[in-house]
Amino acid sequence: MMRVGFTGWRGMVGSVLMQRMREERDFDHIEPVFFTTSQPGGKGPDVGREVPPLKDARELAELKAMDVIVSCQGGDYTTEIFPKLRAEGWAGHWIDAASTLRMEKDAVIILDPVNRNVIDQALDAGGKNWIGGNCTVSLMLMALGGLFRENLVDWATSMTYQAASGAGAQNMRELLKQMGEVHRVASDLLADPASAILDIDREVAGTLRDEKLPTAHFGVPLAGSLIPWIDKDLGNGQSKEEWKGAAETNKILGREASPTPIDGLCVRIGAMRCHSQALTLKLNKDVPLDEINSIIASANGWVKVVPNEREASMTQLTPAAVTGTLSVPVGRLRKMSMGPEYLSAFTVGDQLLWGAAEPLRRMLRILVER
Ligand SMILES: NC(=O)C1=CN([C@@H]2O[C@H](COP(=O)(O)OP(=O)(O)OC[C@H]3O[C@@H](n4cnc5c(N)ncnc54)[C@H](OP(=O)(O)O)[C@@H]3O)[C@@H](O)[C@H]2O)C=CC1
Ligand SMILES: N[C@@H](CC(=O)OP(=O)(O)O)C(=O)O
Repeated sequence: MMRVGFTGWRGMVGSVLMQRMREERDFDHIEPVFFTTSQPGGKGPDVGREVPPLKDARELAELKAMDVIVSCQGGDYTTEIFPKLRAEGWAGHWIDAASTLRMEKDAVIILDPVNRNVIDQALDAGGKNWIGGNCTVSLMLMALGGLFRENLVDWATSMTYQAASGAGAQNMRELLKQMGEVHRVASDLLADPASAILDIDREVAGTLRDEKLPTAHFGVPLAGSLIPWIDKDLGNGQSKEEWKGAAETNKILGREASPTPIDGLCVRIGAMRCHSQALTLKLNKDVPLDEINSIIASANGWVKVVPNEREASMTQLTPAAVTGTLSVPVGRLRKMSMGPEYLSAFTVGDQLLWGAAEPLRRMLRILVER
């Protein structure tokens, strides 16, 4: 059995990974060893059998004994540990949730329902570095991969509605604290059916602008508002999250030599863990809508085409409907008024599942079954 080391397993992405691995009985097929940066000697997670005490995630000798290391520890850890391990000649497989190594030449961005061919080619060529993609990109490709597979996309633009979880666990907590505060200041007025809505609104607006509102993690209010910038400022008007759209999509698809233009605008909204995105796709020909629906629906086992109707969209195409599931609904599919090649689409996905943990879990399974 492969010895598989896990670091970052108790974080947000790591916990979702553990949960999915338990559900799929992945631990039956490996010998798991759990590492920590903070509690060596402590107790590992419940995986349905005895596991050794936690090992020190900075102890290279222990790490080097692993056939595979799965890291959900974060980019700083990868930057610190990965080069040392390779420099010492460790030739095991490195599976990582952090973005650090994604664009490296010898790394594959893993999303096997979309790019199993790219993964297999790299495996045949002796590839060892397997990196999970950006959540927004992975979710877009899980939804619309069929159109890319059929080479129908001239260009695409994506306007995102990204959940708090993408910024981390503390940010999810802060969003809820802000929501609580907003409700608290309005609660007396809300309880009185005769109160004026503009009085309620004034209280809420005052609280959102009050420096006492908890904003240590987001920097600004998110509850009752939104944040039209995610990740670093690249200095050219584009955020790093927006840059990843084209860079990572084309790398995932193995099309870096003739990339498809993809760009958009990434926005944080007050959802908990589901990212949504509205896309405009310019197709390279006029494909009938029913054909488009079946190309999209047949691309993988998780994408689900939602009829472009009010009731279906309101009930099936929302973070509330999708959260905690592997389903990737895509709807609002219609030809736009600009012409028959212009397609609109809206998709939602859980950014901790397909957006983070699930591609890592499946890559480990690919290695185990090879
Ligand atoms: N958040 C997201 O949506 C996504 C994140 N990623 C990447 O995954 C990596 C991990 O992200 P994420 O899971 O959000 O990170 P977390 O901050 O939730 O967890 C990372 C590590 O922090 C340590 N830690 C310290 N305090 C706590 C605590 N109170 N509860 C749990 N863990 C704690 C743990 O390590 P230890 O046990 O060693 O102390 C833990 O494994 C990052 O590189 C990120 O870029 C990728 C895709 C999406
Ligand atoms: N940046 C994403 C989350 C994330 O972790 O992305 P990446 O893995 O590309 O750093 C978001 O904020 O929603």
